[in-house]
Amino acid sequence: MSWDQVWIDVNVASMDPSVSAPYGAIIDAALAVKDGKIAWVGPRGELPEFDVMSTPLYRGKGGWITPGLIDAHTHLVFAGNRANEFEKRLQGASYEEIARSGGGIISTVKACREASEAELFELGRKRLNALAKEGVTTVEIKSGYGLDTATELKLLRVARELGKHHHVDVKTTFLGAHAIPPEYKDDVEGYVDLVINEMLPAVIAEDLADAVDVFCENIAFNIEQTERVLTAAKDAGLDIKLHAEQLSNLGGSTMAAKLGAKSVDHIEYLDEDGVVALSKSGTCATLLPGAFYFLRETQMPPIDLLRKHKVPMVLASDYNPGSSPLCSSLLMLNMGCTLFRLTPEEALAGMTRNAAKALGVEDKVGVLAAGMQADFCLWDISTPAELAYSYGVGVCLEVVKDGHLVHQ
Ligand SMILES: O=C(O)CC[C@@H]1NC(=O)NC1=O
Ligand SMILES: [Fe+3]
Repeated sequence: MSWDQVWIDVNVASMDPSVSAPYGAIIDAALAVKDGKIAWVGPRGELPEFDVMSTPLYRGKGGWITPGLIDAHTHLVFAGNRANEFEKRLQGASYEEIARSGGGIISTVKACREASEAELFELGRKRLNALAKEGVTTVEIKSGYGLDTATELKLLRVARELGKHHHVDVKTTFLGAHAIPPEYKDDVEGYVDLVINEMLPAVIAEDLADAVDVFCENIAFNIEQTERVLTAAKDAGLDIKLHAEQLSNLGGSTMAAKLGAKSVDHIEYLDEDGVVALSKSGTCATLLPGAFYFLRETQMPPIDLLRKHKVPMVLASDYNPGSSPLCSSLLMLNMGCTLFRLTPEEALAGMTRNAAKALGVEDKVGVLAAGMQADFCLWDISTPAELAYSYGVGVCLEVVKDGHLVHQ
């Protein structure tokens, strides 16, 4: 066989459900790469003959290889910070009170409207590099801090540009319906019209978004307004997803599932009817423990119901300046288990195989199998559970993106 590289002295957590072992594990494995794709993966004893003289051989020192991590929900392009609100909340103000008094998202919007694309790119670059150093090879980046056409386009252009300058695949999401801007505080319907009739066409004209998202909540957009935006996005051929049931149950998840949403996100207040709707539509349930932790929420998402109805569970950082200023995908693995009681295998599936499904790229990444993109990490761990168990000691030894070593 003629391959570009071969890895041995490794164990592989393929996350491939067709491999009948926890984590799709292959002990004492071998993995071969050709033209940026996985050419072969399996037990080392079954590795086909290959030209050892011309093929670079990498030894993994007995570590574990997993698919590259996928952070399927971030707001990592933004300016300013909200440390002052953090102080207010520690003095008793609630997230909703701060939002209603013009703080929250709106204060970040002001900073983003004033920032240049270059400033936003530099801010995003540092955050994307932090995730990449932890083994993230695919990330989703939302807009939503512009709330006017020019700034929403600016944020999405920066997100697209970040993908061109990093060894990370970036999927972008238009979240113009993130909050009501001050200039439309008395005309929410008028703002929804602006999102649908001006922003969305402009985003599409520049091919700046792969999906559209809405914040469906009492402090943001109601179910009718949300459905208008998601329907317009779907009619325009874009994927849809939804910030849903974060602080209450408006029925957003059920509505989004019926529209064929890729994922519904947060979902602490999701009920069984909503879970059943997700199960029927194949919509993923994206859990955001960083926001739950940082906002000190108490309402747990319905993990047992999601398991019962076999809804794919996703874990993501929701990295943003207000509810989850925690720029770490690995930390989310730990929080998914510690706070939401996921098993370590469910957590890793939530940041690989299921995260790929939430972004509509499950045919390319999230599982290590022949034909999939060669996006993988080598970890200094003795069992995959360590990735969720322990946090903070750099265990990511190598990152391979499209078959190229990008982080040593
Ligand atoms: O506070 C922010 O800046 C964003 C919060 C974030 N956005 C959303 O729809 N829900 C959240 O937790
Ligand atoms: Fe979010």
